Amino acid sequence: MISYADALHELLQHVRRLDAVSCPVGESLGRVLACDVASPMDLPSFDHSAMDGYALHAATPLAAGSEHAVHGSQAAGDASQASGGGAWEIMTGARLPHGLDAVVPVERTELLERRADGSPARIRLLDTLMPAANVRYAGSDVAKGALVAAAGTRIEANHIMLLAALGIASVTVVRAPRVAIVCTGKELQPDPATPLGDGEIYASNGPYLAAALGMLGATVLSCETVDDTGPTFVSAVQRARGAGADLIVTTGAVSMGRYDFVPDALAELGARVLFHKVAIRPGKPQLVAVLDDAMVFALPGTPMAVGVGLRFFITPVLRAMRGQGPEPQWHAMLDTPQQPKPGLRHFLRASVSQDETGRLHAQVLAQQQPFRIQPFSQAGAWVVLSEEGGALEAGTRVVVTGLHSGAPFPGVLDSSGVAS
Ligand SMILES: Nc1nc2c(c(=O)[nH]1)N[C@H]1C(S)=C(S)[C@@H](COP(=O)(O)OP(=O)(O)OC[C@H]3O[C@@H](n4cnc5c(N)ncnc54)[C@H](O)[C@@H]3O)O[C@H]1N2
Ligand code: MOO
Repeated sequence: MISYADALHELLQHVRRLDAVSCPVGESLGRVLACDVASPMDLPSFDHSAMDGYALHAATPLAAGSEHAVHGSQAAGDASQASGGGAWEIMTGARLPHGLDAVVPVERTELLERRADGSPARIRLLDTLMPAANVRYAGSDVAKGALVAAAGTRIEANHIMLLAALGIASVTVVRAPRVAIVCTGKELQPDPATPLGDGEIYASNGPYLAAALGMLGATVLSCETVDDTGPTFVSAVQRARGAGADLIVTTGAVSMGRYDFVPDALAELGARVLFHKVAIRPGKPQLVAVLDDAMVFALPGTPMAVGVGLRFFITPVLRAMRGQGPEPQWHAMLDTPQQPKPGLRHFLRASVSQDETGRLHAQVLAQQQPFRIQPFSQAGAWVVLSEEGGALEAGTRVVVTGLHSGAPFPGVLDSSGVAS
């Protein structure tokens, strides 16, 4: 049976990068850049004052107590003008008049004289004014031509602030991956308003996958529920292909049972199986195949096998399709001893906390059977245990990851800017 690492490697070999499309910056939140963005201009675009005060020429320090005539006034938004020397009243953000190169805050001056209209006419410095004090130089934040954001960056609100400041109207992003979901099982009732018949259950994998894939930036083309027969499954997969799905995610009918027709149905469709059964828990019976230019993730129907398939197989593939590298790894001290079975990689629902020294701690939730949905709803993270197995004492360093992506605790961004 293939290991998780080899399965992931195999998957990533078959990933096709998505096309690039233009996107207005105002609509780019959550999209992934397809190309590097270089700055079209200097930011700030002109030398300006960091304080409300007076601009002066200070090639060398100007002494405390020195007096200066005030020749004019410059507000933010005023065009550049010649200073003619002396002091100019200046506001924060205002362009420095030509010939002036230092600013004294108004509260570090004494107003000696006013004009009839109330404007300042003469000031005295309370402190020495150093050259370049309180001036923000053109290009000191971003130089024209500099890299602003690299391809593969997921655009967050902070990026939008910079893109807007640079007057960038649109960016080239990766088009959204298109995903179709097909859930198998005649026991499934997809309509929560319909009372359950004998032997039926409400379908939960489809709504979960649609929500999680949407959160990951995919366009969910369809979410169908089909019965336990090969032909209905085959036509659902064909519909998904026809709709242009890049990924087809199916759930159920992939294990050993008499109604587990998915492997045969995919073979009939001409799909090339990359692997069937992975040395993991939960989710072992998973099958992944390539069908023309689409990938088919045939996840086991058990809800936690679906959670693992989405988080540890589909999520890395979606990242690679958008040109994003692997997620950074996070580690935590295990608080709850574990005894994982050797030879399998374990993915466990957990919560993560931080102690007073800032170290992360992971608590594996007590109920890990893969049919249980409630612990998943209470989890904040996954703990990943290696194939070594054996007794893992409290205090063992383990890999933790966010429930959906990114860092293993809410609100923190990983290095690719993906919010956990
Ligand atoms: N003899 C063996 N039996 C099983 C093995 C095995 O190795 N030998 N593996 C077990 C493991 S592990 C898993 S995981 C499951 C996977 O089975 P299938 O992929 O064939 O999935 P189903 O039988 O269709 O469903 C499993 C389980 O999940 C429920 N389910 C299915 N779809 C949904 C849905 N959309 N929403 C909510 N719940 C769903 C379904 O009713 C079943 O209870 O096989 C084991 N058996
Ligand atoms: O692969 Mo499973 O262990 O029942 O989810």
